Amino acid sequence: MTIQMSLFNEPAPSLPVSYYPDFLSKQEANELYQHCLGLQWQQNQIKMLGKTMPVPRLECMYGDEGCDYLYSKSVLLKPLAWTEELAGLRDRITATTGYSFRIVIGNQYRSGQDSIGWHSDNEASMGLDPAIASVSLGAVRKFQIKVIGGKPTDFWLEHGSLLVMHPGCQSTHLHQVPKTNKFVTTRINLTFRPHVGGGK
Ligand SMILES: O=C(O)CCC(=O)C(=O)O
Ligand SMILES: [Fe+2]
Repeated sequence: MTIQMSLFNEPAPSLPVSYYPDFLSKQEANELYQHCLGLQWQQNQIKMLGKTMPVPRLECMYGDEGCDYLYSKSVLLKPLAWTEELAGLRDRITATTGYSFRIVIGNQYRSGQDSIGWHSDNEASMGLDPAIASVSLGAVRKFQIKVIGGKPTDFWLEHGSLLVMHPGCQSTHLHQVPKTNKFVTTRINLTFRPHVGGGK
């Protein structure tokens, strides 16, 4: 009886993430969004299944010297020096979460047609089981996360919010920001990450 009950009464497994909808005040989020619009955005190319195509969003990376980041075996990001604003935000996230970061990757979604497909961030350059902290600015987009082989859970990542993917999340779960045909204005996302290379 108890065995049977436990089969049906299992609570939904909790996700290895924490969400802080009001991490930044509206004014802080507005100011940071303006700052981020002026970052050095690039249109990178990605090689997939033997084809080269534009990454469906703009990207930039800031961080400690020498912390190069290669993903999908084809896109190489080289860190620009931290801006005061990004370094301040990094330190604030560390104070809240206890996690340390050496790079931040920016994604700019210009419209609903910009996106990032299902993936996990498991590049060896971040070390084993990285904690990744993600700040969202501008338009609200749907972020989906699922255990590999499972059903997705949706988060609507608000202007000024912080989503933390805890250590282990990248080994057990996938996440994405899907395309949408609804009209959406620009969204900027900043993912703060550890890095095992570079100086210091
Ligand atoms: O834009 C987002 O919220 C997620 C970005 C992301 O998953 C990534 O840069 O790896
Ligand atoms: Fe990701």
